[in-house]
Amino acid sequence: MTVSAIQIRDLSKTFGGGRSLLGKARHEVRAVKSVSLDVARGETLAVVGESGSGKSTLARMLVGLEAPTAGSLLIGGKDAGALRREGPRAFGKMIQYVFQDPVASLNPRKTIRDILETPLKLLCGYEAARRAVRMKELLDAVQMPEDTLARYPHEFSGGQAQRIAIARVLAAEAEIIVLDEPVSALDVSVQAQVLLLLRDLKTRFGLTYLFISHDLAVVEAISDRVAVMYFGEVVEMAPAARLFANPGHAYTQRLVASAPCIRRE
Ligand SMILES: Nc1ncnc2c1ncn2[C@@H]1O[C@H](COP(=O)(O)OP(=O)(O)OP(=O)(O)O)[C@@H](O)[C@H]1O
Repeated sequence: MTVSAIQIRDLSKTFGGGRSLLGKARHEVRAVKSVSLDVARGETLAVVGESGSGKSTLARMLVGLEAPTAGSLLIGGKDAGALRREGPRAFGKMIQYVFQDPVASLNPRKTIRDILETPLKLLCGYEAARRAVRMKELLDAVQMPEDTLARYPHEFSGGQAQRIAIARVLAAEAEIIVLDEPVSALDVSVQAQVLLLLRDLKTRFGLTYLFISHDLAVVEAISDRVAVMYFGEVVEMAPAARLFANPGHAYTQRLVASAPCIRRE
């Protein structure tokens, strides 16, 4: 049996609850409620839903930025918590995360050379000559020139910075990439270029994407399957073409109807 890239079972996250130091009841938010889903190797699964539906919390649990309240999470068939306890190297080589705001995700005090070199050194253990070759290959893969290396993040546009952030993620040589609204901070024309790049990289390097977005046009352009989140629950999951042509859940129907740019077959 093939092992899924990601296997999520009954995963939940509740924020708040309990009592404050002064004994006042704290407001409880059930951000993710018993979500179960699999992402196959080489697949792009998009998670869509309106603001507050729990998409980012789900993504953040996958990469260890939030601890689940309940449920299990396997990455490449291994328990995510156990993988993290093996250390940042074991975890970082399995799964990587692309943030929404590319410029903010790159350390402003470091050159792009420093930014790309860190994972090549710490996660891959490459020596200097190999790192130099890899950095050129990575910039080439994201279609950025070599002189990028000597420059700082603020010198780039949002689209260029997102390409650099993607190069940094590729440097880890992880097969699974969680992308949290990776194009929503970019202009529409730049969005299309970055989506094309992501599709090309996925095919070239055999990557698996879990792609978070609130934008159905973006999701239609990139995903194989779509999971729809509504108030912390996955209410529908289907191949992208089928979901857009024939949405089943009432919430999905509203979502698709309110996105005029979706091609309906
Ligand atoms: N650290 C936190 N503490 C308390 N509540 C939180 C925290 N993070 C998220 N939430 C709440 O959990 C719910 C889900 O938020 P989440 O950011 O996962 O949704 P989302 O679908 O990604 O929305 P958006 O696209 O606006 O980020 C929201 O009600 C949010 O206010």
